[in-house]
Amino acid sequence: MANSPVAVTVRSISALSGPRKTRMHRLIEEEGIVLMPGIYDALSAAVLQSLGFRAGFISGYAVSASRLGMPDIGLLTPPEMADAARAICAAAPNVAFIVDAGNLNVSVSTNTGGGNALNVQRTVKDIITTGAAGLFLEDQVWPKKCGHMQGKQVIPAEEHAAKIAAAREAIGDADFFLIARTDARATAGGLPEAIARANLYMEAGADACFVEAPRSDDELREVCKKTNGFRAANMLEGGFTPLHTPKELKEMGFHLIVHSTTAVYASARALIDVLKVMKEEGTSRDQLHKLTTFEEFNSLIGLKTYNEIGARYEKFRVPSN
Ligand SMILES: C[C@@](O)(CC(=O)O)C(=O)O
Ligand SMILES: [Mg+2]
Repeated sequence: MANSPVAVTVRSISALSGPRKTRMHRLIEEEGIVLMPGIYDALSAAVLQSLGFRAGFISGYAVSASRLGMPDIGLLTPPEMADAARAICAAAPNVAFIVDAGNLNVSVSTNTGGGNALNVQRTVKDIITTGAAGLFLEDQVWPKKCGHMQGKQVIPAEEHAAKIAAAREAIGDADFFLIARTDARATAGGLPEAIARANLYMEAGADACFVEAPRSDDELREVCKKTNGFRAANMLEGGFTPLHTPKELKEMGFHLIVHSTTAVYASARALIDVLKVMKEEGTSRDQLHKLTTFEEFNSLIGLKTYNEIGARYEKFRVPSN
């Protein structure tokens, strides 16, 4: 890679932009490993913030499910994801969110027609305006799939490296963190190919790499041993990768943890259980212990603050006759 066209482009971009220390770099420095539950709308973001999480992940899987009621197979569109990210960042301004731009049609191979480096740059600039702290870009052929589903394919490594370089250029000096994801573990090249790609994408200007769906603890350790820079892991319940605590993942050598499905699965479970009983009994009377209270919910979404601000201006209102 040292003298490849991608490397030359990346070096000229890095020379323009100086040393980087974003919000996410500082969080990694302070916390050692950053836990990012996957959320999907303003309410789930408000819950995250109320519990004191400092970072979160806007999951394509979960947004596709909550917004469209559709599976994570490339059906969510770029404006839908950007719109979700904007509402989420506004609802939880204390949380640093990483947006899953895997769903933003940016990894379209030129072989299959469609997106190029300019599309990547447009996506990056658009996501920066949502208030997010960073994004994931992945190397799947479009239409992409959830990383824990069968039948994935990846675009050529150099093509994706060039897109990472284009993303890096679009970020410039913005406080924005770029995570390069590879889905190559699922292809014929297996883990060695995924590790080589992660390192290539790091050289192309990513701040962190994410090898999607390692299949064992040995593979998780191998990723940490052989990739450079910051590393992300995805703890998807029911997926290929064994589940671990932050302490265990930190010991292996990871810096960022995404829990893409926990919140959306918890919500679905709660809704199924409560509404099933309601269907049978026609009332919520005996299930109140499973719900938030009226006060708790109103407080979660900031009613008191809105009322206080409203009251300050109430005196200026001209009564209607
Ligand atoms: C992380 C993920 O992309 C799911 C996956 O592909 O594993 C998401 O959308 O949450
Ligand atoms: Mg995704």
